[in-house]
Amino acid sequence: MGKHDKKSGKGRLDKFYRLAKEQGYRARSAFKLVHLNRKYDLLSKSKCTIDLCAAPGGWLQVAEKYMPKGSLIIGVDLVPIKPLPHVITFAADITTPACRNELRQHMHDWKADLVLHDGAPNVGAAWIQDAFTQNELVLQSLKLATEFLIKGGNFVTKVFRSKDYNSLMWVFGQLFRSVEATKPPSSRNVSAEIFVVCRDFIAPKYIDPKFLDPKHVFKDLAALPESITEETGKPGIAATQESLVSSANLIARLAASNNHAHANVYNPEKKRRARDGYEDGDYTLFHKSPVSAFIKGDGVAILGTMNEIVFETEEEKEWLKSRHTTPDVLANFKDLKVLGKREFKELMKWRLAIRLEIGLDVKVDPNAEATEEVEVEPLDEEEQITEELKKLHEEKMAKQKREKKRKNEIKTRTIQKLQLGMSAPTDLEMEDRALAGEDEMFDLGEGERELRGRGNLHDTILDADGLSDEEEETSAAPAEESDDEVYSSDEERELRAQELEGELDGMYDDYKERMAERDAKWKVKQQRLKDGNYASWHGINDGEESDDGVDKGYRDQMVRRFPRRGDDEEDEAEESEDGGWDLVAAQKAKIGEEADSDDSDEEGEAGPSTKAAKKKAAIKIRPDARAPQPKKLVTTLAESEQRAAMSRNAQVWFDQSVFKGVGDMAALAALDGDDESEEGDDESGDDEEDVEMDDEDEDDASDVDMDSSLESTLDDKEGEDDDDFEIVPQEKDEDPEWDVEDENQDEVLQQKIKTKGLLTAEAVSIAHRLANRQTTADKLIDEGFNRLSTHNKDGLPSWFLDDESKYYRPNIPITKEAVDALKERQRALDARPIKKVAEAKWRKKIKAHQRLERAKKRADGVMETEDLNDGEKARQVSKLLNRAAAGEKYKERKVVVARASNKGIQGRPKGVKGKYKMVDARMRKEVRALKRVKKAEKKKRS
Ligand SMILES: C[S@@+](CC[C@H](N)C(=O)[O-])C[C@H]1O[C@@H](n2cnc3c(N)ncnc32)[C@H](O)[C@@H]1O
Repeated sequence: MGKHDKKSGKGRLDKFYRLAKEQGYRARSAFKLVHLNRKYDLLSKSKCTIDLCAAPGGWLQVAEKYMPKGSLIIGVDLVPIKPLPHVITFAADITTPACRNELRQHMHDWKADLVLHDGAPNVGAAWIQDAFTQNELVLQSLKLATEFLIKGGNFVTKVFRSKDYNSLMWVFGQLFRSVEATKPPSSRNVSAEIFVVCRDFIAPKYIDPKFLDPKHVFKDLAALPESITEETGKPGIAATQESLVSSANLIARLAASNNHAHANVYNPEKKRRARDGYEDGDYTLFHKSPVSAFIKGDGVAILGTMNEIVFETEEEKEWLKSRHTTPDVLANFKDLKVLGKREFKELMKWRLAIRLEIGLDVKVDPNAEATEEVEVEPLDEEEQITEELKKLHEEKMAKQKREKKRKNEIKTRTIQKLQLGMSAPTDLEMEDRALAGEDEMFDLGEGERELRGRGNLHDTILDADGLSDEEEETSAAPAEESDDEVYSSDEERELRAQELEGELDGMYDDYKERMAERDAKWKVKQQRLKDGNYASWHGINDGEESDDGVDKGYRDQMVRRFPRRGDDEEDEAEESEDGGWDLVAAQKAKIGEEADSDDSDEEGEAGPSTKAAKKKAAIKIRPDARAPQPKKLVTTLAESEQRAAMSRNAQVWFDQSVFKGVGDMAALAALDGDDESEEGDDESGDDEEDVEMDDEDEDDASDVDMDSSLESTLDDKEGEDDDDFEIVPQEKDEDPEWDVEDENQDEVLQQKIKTKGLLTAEAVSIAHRLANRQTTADKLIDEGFNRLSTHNKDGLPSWFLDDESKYYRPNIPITKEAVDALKERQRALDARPIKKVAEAKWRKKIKAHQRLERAKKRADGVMETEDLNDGEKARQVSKLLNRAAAGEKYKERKVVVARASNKGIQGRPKGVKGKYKMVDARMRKEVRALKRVKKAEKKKRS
């Protein structure tokens, strides 16, 4: 046996072995008494205990521990017992009168409350344990017990279950009122020992010696085969050989209990001994079997019943030379009782190998056997088809199962991620792949296969809520990829990539749809987000005019920047949801202040640090070219035609919003690379100078319009350049991000800027900088050029672009002056009366004028009257004019609530003079409700 450790193999180092060591007991058997005492409470009541066969003294230790202090404890054994405190020990054979005498000496006239007997005859190293000797020992101990026990005392003895067990029990029953056989937990299951606890000794005055005579108690001992009784007396080789001869008979008898043996071999852990005692004629506990019996006979029965298998004969010794006879096999044969299932199997394998060697068994080719045995009838066509279909169906089912399993795994991860708020489809996709252990994340084929395998993410996310428990139960089928494909060529990979992109786009569209369904404001928010990114740069918010004639976009912008008390709370909430734009603006205003102070410093000192600061501020001015189609300030040329002349990169470059309106110049620059020659007599030949000149022209304008200045500059150039090159028409770019679809839109916006001025702090800041010559149009153009602005968006997925527009926002610095200017404008707007009030005032004026006209006419009539003298005429005219100037007095209409005495009456209510109106409480509520509804509808429309 491979792990052949004598101690652990036999299970000696078990729990009780360790416990005994820990607690200082001399033998693990001490726990047997501990358990018996726990069950029957034997020791606490005993003042005098005799332990027969007590070495090495474990039980004595327990007795000393649990018995009352000062109790008399005597231990006797064949072998001397090391001294123990409070315990008397001596060495003697308990079957001898000498032992009895010595006991008497130690007992004086005392009687024992308890007699213990844990004796086991140990006859030499041959391990032959004779049951008869054991039972004889038991009877001997009983004899001593009857001699020394007090009436009512207890006797505990160990017996081995055998044929004589019942006889013993009968004898015990005659002497004790209570006799119980028990096996304490510390007694190993493999041991045939059992403990009999005899309580309440009757203490008869006379006991027939036959009761305690083994010859009488175990009557049929005489019938025992002679050889067995002789065997005990003749240990050694001769005895062993006789034993081997008789083992054939024994095996035959044991074979009767073959099932039990089989259970012993193949379920050694579960084996339970049938404690039916010794087999007839077999009174030994240790059995040997020749190996030939094991090989030629019932191997299992031998393994289950024997203790050892030996190689004795010449033939058997030959088998020792076999290559199958390993040291492990030999070690296992030495002690079969300690073997486990694995070792038994090994031995059975060895048996088979030897049987093959000696020709007892013939190796049979299993395939040949199968072909011989199985008659294969050819399938007809229909059956073949059915078979094929069945196979296909099974394959399909297996594949579905695999897919479902993978889906479920992903679903679980998705749910976790959703719970963690990691709901962005990109995140999920990437991490799912990583979790799935896909090393080659960018292997398109792999990704495609994975997608196919698990269905798309959209489905997965839906499944996260929709799968039933039943569906979740999946088989543990291996996740093989049956449809592994290798994409050989780059083209194929490209195609796959496109397909994947398409799928992702589709998923993203679904995601957007779901978001829109879930949140009605989502679309609006998205749109506002997009617009917001550009409004600030372009200086205008597209919107209808409100009642008071103010552009709504502008008003929104101002409300966002400078919120007033009473502004709609909802709006504020929305703004904060959108990322706290006003906060950003406030921050920017702060930065603007700092930048401004830098600027002012710069004017004074123009030191290197301030220059750096200026540069830094200037660098920040960059349009977000990555976001969706910006609204341009000016578009004057047929850009599609110009684009034809440009390379793709040039188109991308000049499609930046900052170039709008400078298309021809840009085109020239791109094509000719020499605009200086076009400048003709211009001394400086510097663009910057040109722009500055233009800026000067614009200085007087109330609103500084950078683009219009550029436009005028470029319009001039256009005139010059038109003849120099021909623009080749090109197909319209299909990408709306980069295409100007509605040229009029720009003109409309331009018009708006002209009438209403620049409406964002960013645009005003840029305008201020241009006006103050802190920057030039060219510089702005340069600053607008960056990695992102020229990045080719062709083929980029919409979810990516959306993400970019969401998180990448242009950071255009604003100045304090710009913010102040806008604030001032806002204040002026706030101070302006609203339209209705102005109209009412106007109506009032007109009415007053009309009254005056009427009064004048009447005054003329008065003057023409001849009957009146001059004084009277003057008085009447003055009266008319005064009345006209005073106007009609507003006659207040009294509101009478129709309740109490006024309820249900017809005609004028009592005590009411002048104009009146009957109302009731309901009416007031209804009128107010109507007003509310109207207001809400109006708001919705806006
Ligand atoms: C299992 S041991 C007893 C262990 C003991 N109960 C303890 O806890 O340490 C059995 C003992 O019986 C003893 N024995 C066997 N035959 C005996 C006899 N005829 N007289 C005295 N002792 C005997 C053996 O020497 C052996 O020490």
